[in-house]
Amino acid sequence: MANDISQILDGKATARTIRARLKAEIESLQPQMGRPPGLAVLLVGDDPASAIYVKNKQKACERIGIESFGRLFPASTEQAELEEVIAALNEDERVDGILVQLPLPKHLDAVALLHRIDPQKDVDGLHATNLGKLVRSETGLRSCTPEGVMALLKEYNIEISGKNAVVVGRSILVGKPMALMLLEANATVTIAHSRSQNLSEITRSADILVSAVGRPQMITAEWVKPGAVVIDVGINRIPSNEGKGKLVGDVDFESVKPICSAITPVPGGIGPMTVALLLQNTVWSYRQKIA
Ligand SMILES: Nc1nc(=O)c2c([nH]1)NC[C@@H]1CN(c3ccc(C(=O)N[C@@H](CCC(=O)O)C(=O)O)cc3)C=[N+]21
Repeated sequence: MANDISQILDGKATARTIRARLKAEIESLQPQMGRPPGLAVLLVGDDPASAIYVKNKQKACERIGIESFGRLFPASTEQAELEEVIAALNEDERVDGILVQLPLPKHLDAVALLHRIDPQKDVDGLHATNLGKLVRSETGLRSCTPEGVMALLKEYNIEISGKNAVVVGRSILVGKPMALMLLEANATVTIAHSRSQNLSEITRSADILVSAVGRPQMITAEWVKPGAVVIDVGINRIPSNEGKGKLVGDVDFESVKPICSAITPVPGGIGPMTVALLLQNTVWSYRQKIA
């Protein structure tokens, strides 16, 4: 079943297309809005994955004309201080989107904090109001990573309706909303996770396999149905002999690529799509303010 024609789903290029469309949209809306869109990112502590994300995000904002209100807090910051900061950002008319980088230091109550964000500014789609809208298939702000996956599948005209989709991972940020979006697109959806029995048997039943577990190169060729579409959401930094560390996904790309019909690389796959959809959510929130 090995082939040389598996398609690389180019998230970097697709993200570029999305950013170009958003840039033009911002230019056309700005005269009536009288200000650019604004995005506030709160980073607490020094988690390296989050730091990469914040850096990429700020660059991406600048390039398309979104004003960035990034704020860095020491790991010891108290819940009450962060809640006050969020309250102020909710009132700030220059700010259309608020994102609290996860994970947060353990002494903080992440859910309580996320629920302080005005749902209209919740560009991560993590407020219960937005999660509830997703469950109902209503319009609302939705989690950027699964939205990025759906946008990439659409870009490459990959059929979802009627297919068996398996999502590995059940987080509130990726796995659960991913499963709901695939279901909305009429896939038959299975959510697998660390407690699933016969995990590789389940993943092998997938026409569309989405992995969001954060285990480097866990998914090898034996776990994948020949001809499947493989979406790798994992962003794992592993040691490399060049010193800096190497970014790999949850999927063993070299072994899986020859047997699947399409696959996302890491880097250059879902990572850049996540950032692009964050910008899109911010612009969507901005546009909602036009009376
Ligand atoms: N509230 C919240 N929402 C998030 O969406 C969120 C978060 N917290 N915390 C941290 C994780 C991590 N994450 C990444 C997104 C893009 C890249 C990305 O752009 N990666 C590039 C490579 C970057 C590099 O070269 O190092 C790529 O895959 O091509 C990485 C990591 C979002 N996260």
